[in-house]
Amino acid sequence: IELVSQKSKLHPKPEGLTLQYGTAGFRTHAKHLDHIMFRMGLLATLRSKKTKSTIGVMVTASHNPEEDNGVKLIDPMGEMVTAAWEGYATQLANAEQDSLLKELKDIIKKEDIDMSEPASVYVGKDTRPSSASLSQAVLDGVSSLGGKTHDYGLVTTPQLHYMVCCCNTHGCYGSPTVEGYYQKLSQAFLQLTQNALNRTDDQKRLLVDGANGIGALKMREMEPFLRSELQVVLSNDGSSGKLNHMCGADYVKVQQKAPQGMNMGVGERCCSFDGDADRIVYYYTDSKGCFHLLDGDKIATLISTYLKELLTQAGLNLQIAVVQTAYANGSSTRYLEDVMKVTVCCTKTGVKHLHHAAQEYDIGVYFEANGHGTVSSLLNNAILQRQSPGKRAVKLLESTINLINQTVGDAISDMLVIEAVLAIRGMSAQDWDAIYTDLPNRQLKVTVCADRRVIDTTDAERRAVSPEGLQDTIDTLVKKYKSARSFVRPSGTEDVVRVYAEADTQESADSLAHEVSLAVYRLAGGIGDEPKPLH
Ligand SMILES: CC(=O)N[C@H]1[C@@H](OP(=O)(O)O)O[C@H](CO)[C@@H](O)[C@@H]1O
Ligand SMILES: [Mg+2]
Repeated sequence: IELVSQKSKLHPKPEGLTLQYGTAGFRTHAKHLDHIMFRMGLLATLRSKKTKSTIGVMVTASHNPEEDNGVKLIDPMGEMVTAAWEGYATQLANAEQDSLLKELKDIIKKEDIDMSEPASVYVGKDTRPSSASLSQAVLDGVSSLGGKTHDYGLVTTPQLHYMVCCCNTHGCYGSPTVEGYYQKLSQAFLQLTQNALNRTDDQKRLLVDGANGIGALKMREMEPFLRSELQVVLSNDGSSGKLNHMCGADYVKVQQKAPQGMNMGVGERCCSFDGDADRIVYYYTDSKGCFHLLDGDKIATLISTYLKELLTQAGLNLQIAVVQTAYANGSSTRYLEDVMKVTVCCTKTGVKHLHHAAQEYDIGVYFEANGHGTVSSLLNNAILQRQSPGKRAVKLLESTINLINQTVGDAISDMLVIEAVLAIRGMSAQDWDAIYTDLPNRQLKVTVCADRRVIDTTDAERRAVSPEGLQDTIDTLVKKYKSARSFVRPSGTEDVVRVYAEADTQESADSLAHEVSLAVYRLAGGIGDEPKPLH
């Protein structure tokens, strides 16, 4: 503890700065983060002592601009850190320099941590220029409390989650090396694609937008392991462009257009990673030059339909569910419930909520509409071995489960699962897109002058309970349109209120979104000019 007091002076907190551990950790301009990193090194060490396990610390700001950075903590099974410790993270991050030790001791006492326990922390970072010195600050924090570190250097966020899980399950999940990750995933992928006969080189070709980030680097490393069964054409590989600038999964989803720097042929399958490669979206352009997005909802539909079929063929009576948020396109929900007869459940925004809900089912497929998600499953080799192990469906299930990174959404793993499913089913991007047709939709933002949390919601954020009259107004507006739905909620990562609307035509969705924005502006105290119609 005495060493902490000395070392922390090398990572001073700027006075007056307060930050919150948000939906996905701390995130802001990199210049404000040195003390946060040191302190998260301290907290991870405490968490490690408390859980008697290895903890992960990932330095990244995902899809944010290159100047930003951030940090996420990873719990023993590779999941995001538990809510109570998010609170400690905020407490420690905002302690003034002279009360840091006091806050630290407070956490030790509250959690009854035995400081003589050893500690082990895995650290990783993305490709941002600021990540090198910031991850050094994390390592400093850990060593000043006597913890052991393993610095993985440049890795994707989901790779670090995987390492932590491998370490704490003593190799049951795989070996905790980047090489081990490539081997496990590529082996499963090659086994699966053996079931897809007569694939042409065209079918094996996939255009990948690496967002000029870590995903591009890791895709290059992994390529040889895939033995040309997947032929990746990589763009935005970081050699010239700026991270996330005019590219990446978030850009493509929000702008509903292709990233810059990608040479897309008609009908060719394309995908974009985000800045730390935990999100993915697919897309293609048709012969008329129209852009078609295959987002998280389409991914969840493809994967859950495939898994459901395999379970039936394997004779396994397991419950499968899809977990979505309010942002899921209404068509996807209807298709899953009415046509596929799959249980669908809706949670609040933020992957940790989806992850927990998914764990309630034997197999839970969860994706946010923006492409962040994965599958959690109770299926293991023991269960599968009891089902005539030679059966094709059982083998496919086994390889599929091995291909999925169950700890967290993983662009590379999701991509390989999708590629394998499309290959096995002989489907093109167009076939996949045709499973159901998205309802036209629009997302808008409104800035309000007071705390944006004047908007309080219920029913997995689908209904507003305050300010008074807002929900009634939304209900009245929605009734004016066909197949319409709309909701509002305060963002957990930006200082805005988000508005979502969908309806039978793009004009209606745009007009409904605009009318609801106006209602928010008027009833929740918007600042600046009134929202203008989109057309
Ligand atoms: C509508 C939307 O895409 N919201 C995103 C965004 O959260 P907000 O709370 O909406 O700002 O960032 C989260 C973290 O990356 C992600 O989990 C979530 O899906
Ligand atoms: Mg991300």
